[in-house]
Amino acid sequence: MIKFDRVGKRYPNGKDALRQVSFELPAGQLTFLTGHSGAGKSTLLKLIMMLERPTQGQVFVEGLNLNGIGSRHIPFLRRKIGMVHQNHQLLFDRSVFDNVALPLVIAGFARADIGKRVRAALDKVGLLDKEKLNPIMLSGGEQQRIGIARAVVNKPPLLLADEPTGNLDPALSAEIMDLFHDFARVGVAVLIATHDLSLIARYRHRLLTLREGRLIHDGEEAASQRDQDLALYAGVREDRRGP
Ligand SMILES: Nc1ncnc2c1ncn2[C@@H]1O[C@H](COP(=O)(O)OP(=O)(O)OP(=O)(O)O)[C@@H](O)[C@H]1O
Repeated sequence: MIKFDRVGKRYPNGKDALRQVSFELPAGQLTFLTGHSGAGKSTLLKLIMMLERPTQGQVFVEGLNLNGIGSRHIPFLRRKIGMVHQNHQLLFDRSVFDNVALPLVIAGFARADIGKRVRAALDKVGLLDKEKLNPIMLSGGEQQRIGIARAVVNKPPLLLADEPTGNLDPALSAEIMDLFHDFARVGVAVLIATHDLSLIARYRHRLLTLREGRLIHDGEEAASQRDQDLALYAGVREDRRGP
């Protein structure tokens, strides 16, 4: 569960990246987060991960008020959160197995336990037979699945993804979305930040839309409102593309 209660983030240079943002993500729900470049999506994810702190309001993760968490306890919070990055952030001098094992090694799990959990995660994403390979030998879609296995190996209740289908074709994007659906089905709260309008349109999930730091839309329904918001957002993208 994630809850934002009137959250604002002003960076030291005076930039208000988020203003009065409130929403709640329950367990078992898959939600898209979108908005133009600079709208505040990364800032929102950083507040959940405690890579930044809010300058107003409160963020709750699994019932914990993050304002009350000191830096010493941040690693414990991060164990509750799996993070999938667009560029995978894999270690190319290590095997697939070692990449997925990394969060467990850092958390101090016993070796036998690590083997069991890593293989379960690799099985989930269909890469069990590739554990000994170097990620460089795998396709872009497979590398993204390594990133997902690493994000979920610790069985976190929350899964955040930043442009997880950014470099993938529609068929591979659909495979990645199937995995996210599987996690949501077993109770994980999944938040996917994306610019990919076709992805958002294809899956009618709840959609949070940011514009200049404000949450201007929150819903899964209201197709007309949603389509207006998407058109608006697409318009902003066109504008930004320039001459
Ligand atoms: N560390 C920082 N210091 C100052 N301003 C920042 C900082 N990080 C982000 N910003 C500004 O805050 C605003 C929101 O940035 P953010 O990266 O959250 O947007 P975004 O929606 O993730 O954009 P993109 O889709 O391009 O990644 C932008 O105007 C950005 O320039």
